[in-house]
Amino acid sequence: MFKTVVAREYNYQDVYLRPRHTVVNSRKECDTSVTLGRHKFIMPVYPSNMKSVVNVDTCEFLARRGWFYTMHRFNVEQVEFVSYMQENGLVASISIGVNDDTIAQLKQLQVAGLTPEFMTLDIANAWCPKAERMIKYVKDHFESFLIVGNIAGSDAARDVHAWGADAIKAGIAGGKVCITKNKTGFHRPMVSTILDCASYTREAGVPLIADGGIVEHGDIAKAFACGANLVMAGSLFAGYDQSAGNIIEVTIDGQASPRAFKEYYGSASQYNKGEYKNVEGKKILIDYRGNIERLLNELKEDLQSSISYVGGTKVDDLIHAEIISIS
Ligand SMILES: NC(=O)C1=CN([C@@H]2O[C@H](COP(=O)(O)OP(=O)(O)OC[C@H]3O[C@@H](n4cnc5c(N)ncnc54)[C@H](OP(=O)(O)O)[C@@H]3O)[C@@H](O)[C@H]2O)C=CC1
Ligand SMILES: Nc1nc2c(ncn2[C@@H]2O[C@H](COP(=O)(O)O)[C@@H](O)[C@H]2O)c(=O)[nH]1
Repeated sequence: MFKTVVAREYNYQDVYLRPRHTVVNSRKECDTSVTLGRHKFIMPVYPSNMKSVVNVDTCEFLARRGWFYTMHRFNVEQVEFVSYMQENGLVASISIGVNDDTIAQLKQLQVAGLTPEFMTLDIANAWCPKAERMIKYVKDHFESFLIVGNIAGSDAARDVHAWGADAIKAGIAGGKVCITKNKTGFHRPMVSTILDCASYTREAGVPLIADGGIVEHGDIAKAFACGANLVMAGSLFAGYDQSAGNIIEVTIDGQASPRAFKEYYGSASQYNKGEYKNVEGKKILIDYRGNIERLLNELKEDLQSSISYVGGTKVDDLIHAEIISIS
């Protein structure tokens, strides 16, 4: 036979975690903190670096509460952003691209004597020559902790780490506003993506960030069970007052008062790009949900509960969870 289907692969919805003996007396005893580089954050989950999810206010809001964040890279004054955050005693975490405009932005940071604590190289497939060039440039010129994404397998993780990445972000074409899989045929389900990437990153001691595809809060615990160290999510965070997207009111047939939604669009959507070129994302409306504080508290409570179900006391104990396939 010329070819066969390589493997059965799994998404979050295809698996659950098998409960174990709980050792704590209260879920509050479970520690949700995570250390990335030289910094400790109160939760291992953070919003996507997308223009419809975060803006300066979102980043400041999260940083002040001890959450990790990454500013997006679209029309951002990097010098202004980094100095603003650092002057306020907050961690500066920016996103960068792979082209010469990024080199120009990085030179401006150097001239201003600024070093962001974190940089995230943001491209759809970071397993490519332009990403290699940019990783090497950043590592040659800055002390910043460099997250590189996205990739979808251990082979890519190995290369990107060898090029100089300090942490790796994984997940290709699994996002809610993604149309990459429809337009190109390429995608890898998240559970399989994480398991494969973690087979390299765990051994190498490189933090792994699982990006996209979170539908239920429990998917976050599943990501850690597969070997991720942090989770990035877009749609989960996009519906709130503190999220960056516009509020849209829609009057639905037969209803007296309009219903509120938030705009959520992909970084590779026509809306974000300003032109219909290499479009691999779409714009949707998602339910408006009010203040984000409730979500942040609930995410913490749910993760503490997950840690208790695995019989652990900290996030990394979730790696001991047995993963059950239900499909
Ligand atoms: N996580 C995911 O699954 C995906 C995420 N995205 C997001 O959308 C945004 C835009 O992403 P992206 O299109 O990667 O970046 P850009 O549009 O910013 O492209 C960056 C540069 O890389 C080149 N490039 C991009 N893709 C390829 C490719 N497949 N082969 C060769 N060169 C390439 C582009 O050249 P040229 O345009 O000439 O090809 C361009 O010069 C990012 O924020 C990204 O995270 C997009 C798709 C999937
Ligand atoms: N294929 C595309 N993926 C995109 C685009 N913009 C962002 N993204 C990725 O999606 C996640 C968020 O996913 P969600 O399921 O949590 O909503 C984000 O972090 C990016 O990795 C895009 O235009 N096309």
